[in-house]
Amino acid sequence: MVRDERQDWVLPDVEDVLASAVAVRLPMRTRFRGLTARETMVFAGPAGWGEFGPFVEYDDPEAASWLRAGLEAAWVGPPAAVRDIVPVNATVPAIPADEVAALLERYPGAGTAKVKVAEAGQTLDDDVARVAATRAVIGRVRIDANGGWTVDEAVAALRAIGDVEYAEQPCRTVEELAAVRRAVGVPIAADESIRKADDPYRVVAADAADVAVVKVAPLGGMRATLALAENIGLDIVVSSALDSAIGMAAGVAAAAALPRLELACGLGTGTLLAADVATSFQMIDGGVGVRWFDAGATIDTVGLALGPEGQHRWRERLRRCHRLLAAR
Ligand SMILES: O=C(O)CCC(=O)c1ccccc1C(=O)O
Ligand SMILES: [Mg+2]
Repeated sequence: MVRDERQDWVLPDVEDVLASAVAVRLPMRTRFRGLTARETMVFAGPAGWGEFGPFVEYDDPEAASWLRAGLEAAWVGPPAAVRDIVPVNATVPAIPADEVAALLERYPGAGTAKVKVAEAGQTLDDDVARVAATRAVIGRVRIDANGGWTVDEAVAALRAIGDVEYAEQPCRTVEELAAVRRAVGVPIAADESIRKADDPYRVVAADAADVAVVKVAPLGGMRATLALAENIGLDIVVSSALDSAIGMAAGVAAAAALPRLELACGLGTGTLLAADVATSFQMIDGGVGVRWFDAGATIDTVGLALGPEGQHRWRERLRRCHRLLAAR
């Protein structure tokens, strides 16, 4: 097994983290994951800027991994890159089909699109129409159901939707993923079954997936992600967690350091944000360039910083998560 090197660096003092920490609210251009704004926190350390952005509903044990990832970025910095461009997919939220073409204009040169499906309150017809509208612009389409289907619904939906590169998390459990995978000829990608699992390797033992979607923040950092990617033995897609440009830089750095990268990564969500703390990663020719925000980089939180209540709430959350990491 490849070690994730989590023993190789020491947690910085929490006061040193909080000294530069700012909680921000990034307005979104397009509703995604039920959100119209993304709250997150950013801070600087000797190696650059890091992000701590667990979704607001996450409890402290889950959020602590996100803090580890942010601290690794700011206190350790990126791993060595083997490429300077990372191919990225366009991300299509659960929008009406007639809005898809305009959205895809924000992803110049994209060779792959990922379409959200199985959104609560929508129908299979909505999904079929959204995928068809996407396919009309970008030939290679993957879908992400975020665990929203039963096995039977997934099988029926995949038949109705037709050819896709892969289906990401069609159902919630590993056993259901394996059942769908056996029932259809479509490759299956595991996302929540990896990043929210006690044992991410169970998808392999259960023959449940062809592709592993990995996210740096929930997995606890770039090096932890690289170790998981190597050990899991599946094709890898590094994705964002709707990060600011700072968290995105860590995702791009992890993708840039992977020895083998066959698939487009889900690191194009910067375009879903209407404002960011730094120039966001814009797609050029279907990819994004590797960039790092070192400690001296210009980070602009003017007009984005939360008020005193929000700063307090995020600082306390960071303190609690830091305490959990110190005890791990
Ligand atoms: O993979 C992408 O294209 C974008 C990232 C994405 O979909 C995502 C972003 C935030 C939270 C969850 C997810 C997800 O993959 O389910
Ligand atoms: Mg997903």
